[in-house]
Amino acid sequence: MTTRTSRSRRPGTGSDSLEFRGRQSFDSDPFSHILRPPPGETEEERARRIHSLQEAQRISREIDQSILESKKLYDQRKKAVKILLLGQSESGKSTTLKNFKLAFAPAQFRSERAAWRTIIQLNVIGSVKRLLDVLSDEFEYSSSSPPGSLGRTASSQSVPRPKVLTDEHRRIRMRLSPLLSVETSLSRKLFPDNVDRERVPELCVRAGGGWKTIVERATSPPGPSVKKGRSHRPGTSEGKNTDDPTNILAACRDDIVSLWEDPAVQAVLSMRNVRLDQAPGFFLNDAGRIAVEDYDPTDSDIVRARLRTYGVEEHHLIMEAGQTWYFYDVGGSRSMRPHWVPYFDDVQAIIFLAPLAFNQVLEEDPQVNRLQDSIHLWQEVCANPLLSQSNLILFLNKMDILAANLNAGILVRKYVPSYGDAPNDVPHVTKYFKDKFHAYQKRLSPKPRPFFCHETSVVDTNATRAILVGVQEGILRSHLAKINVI
Ligand SMILES: Nc1nc2c(ncn2[C@@H]2O[C@H](COP(=O)(O)OP(=O)(O)OP(=O)(O)O)[C@@H](O)[C@H]2O)c(=O)[nH]1
Ligand SMILES: [Mg+2]
Repeated sequence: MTTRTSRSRRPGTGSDSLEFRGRQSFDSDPFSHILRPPPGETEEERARRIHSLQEAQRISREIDQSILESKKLYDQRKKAVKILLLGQSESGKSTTLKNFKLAFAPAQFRSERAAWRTIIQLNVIGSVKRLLDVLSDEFEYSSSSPPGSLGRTASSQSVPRPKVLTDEHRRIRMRLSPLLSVETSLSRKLFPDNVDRERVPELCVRAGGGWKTIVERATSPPGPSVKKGRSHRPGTSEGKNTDDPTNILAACRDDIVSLWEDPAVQAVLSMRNVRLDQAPGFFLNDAGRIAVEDYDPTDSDIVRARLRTYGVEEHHLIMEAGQTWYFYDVGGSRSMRPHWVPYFDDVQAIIFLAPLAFNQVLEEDPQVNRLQDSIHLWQEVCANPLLSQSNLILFLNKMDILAANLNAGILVRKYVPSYGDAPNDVPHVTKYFKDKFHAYQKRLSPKPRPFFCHETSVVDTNATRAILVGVQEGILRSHLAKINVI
């Protein structure tokens, strides 16, 4: 500093201030000082200095480039279509997203096939586990009855019933037990770190695409360094990762099929009022096709696979037309809902999934009717000022299950007394609840907006594709209108 000051003063020239201003143009450039070679610099020092300068320039260019790219990405995202999928847990949000992928980004959908294969296998094992739990309860119950006596139902201790399970069922149960250990080991790797496995009985994974890599790593054969010099013997677990359920599942295939198809087992399920076929991720009717070594999932299998969403997942789909659409798929259980709010900003459309599950209760709170919970959630979404600019698209989902329930004679008025004596069929029941949703939207929206509603069964990929094409066009048109392109 001293040197610079003394050098900057030229004796005999005009005022200091003028001279200072003149020097400022040179000295105020911080680089000129840094770049100036130090006095007495050797050749070697000079080379080192120039090299580090070049390195600094390279890093600086890289930083500029990355800022530019982040800005581009930000602008791209700002202009892109953003869709939020909302609804209670198991309402069909992730399934709808898979349908979007299948319809508009099929290559991306199919690139995830290997990871979904493992999830489907885990879904099969999950159903077997639930089935074995029911059978264990039944064994325990019947063994507590006096020998040769009739058993009693779990729900009503006073109603006797015959013992239906035999020693062969016990043997099958033993033979199926290896399935449970492979499931425990694999799902432990997939579960988010902060989730208590005991409290979340269903398979769930870390948010983001990371789980697919974990699945692939956990189930792919050991690398050449591990298996060096050894060849894989087909039909053995050699050459397979021990976390890959394929071999064990294939070995258990016949037992799974015969257990599921056994009339005695079906009788126990029906006596205990257990509807495994209505549970998410149900594949036992397809176990014979899935529990084989060369199982390759169909598109429909992938769409039906169940994987609970934990947190909020961002997915971006490169649509066939080349635009990027962002989807936010949220976990729908009550504890997840506070995490939704940060994603409410700047979304073009909300697809709200509401199954007309009038006769079901929430898993996380069995005191609460599912349909009632959906209606409350809808009211909150309609009234939320942060969402007042977004289009709301209602999917009355799981229409296939509604039809099955009504066909089975389950009366809506038993669960929803206000339904009264109106006909207990799909058109009347649907219209009744659709009108309710419409009325709440009209009443609660901060400003008027159109009511879009579709009746869906999003496990039916063909029917869903036709609906999504219309939805996609509508969203795009409204988005383009908003950014003044049309
Ligand atoms: N039968 C039938 N099953 C459906 C339908 N829609 C979804 N499912 C099944 O219901 C289960 C739950 O669907 P998901 O899409 O995972 O539900 P979600 O809303 O993402 O649930 P969370 O991630 O827990 O919030 C899956 O096993 C689906 O296959 C439908 O329309 N009909
Ligand atoms: Mg989900």
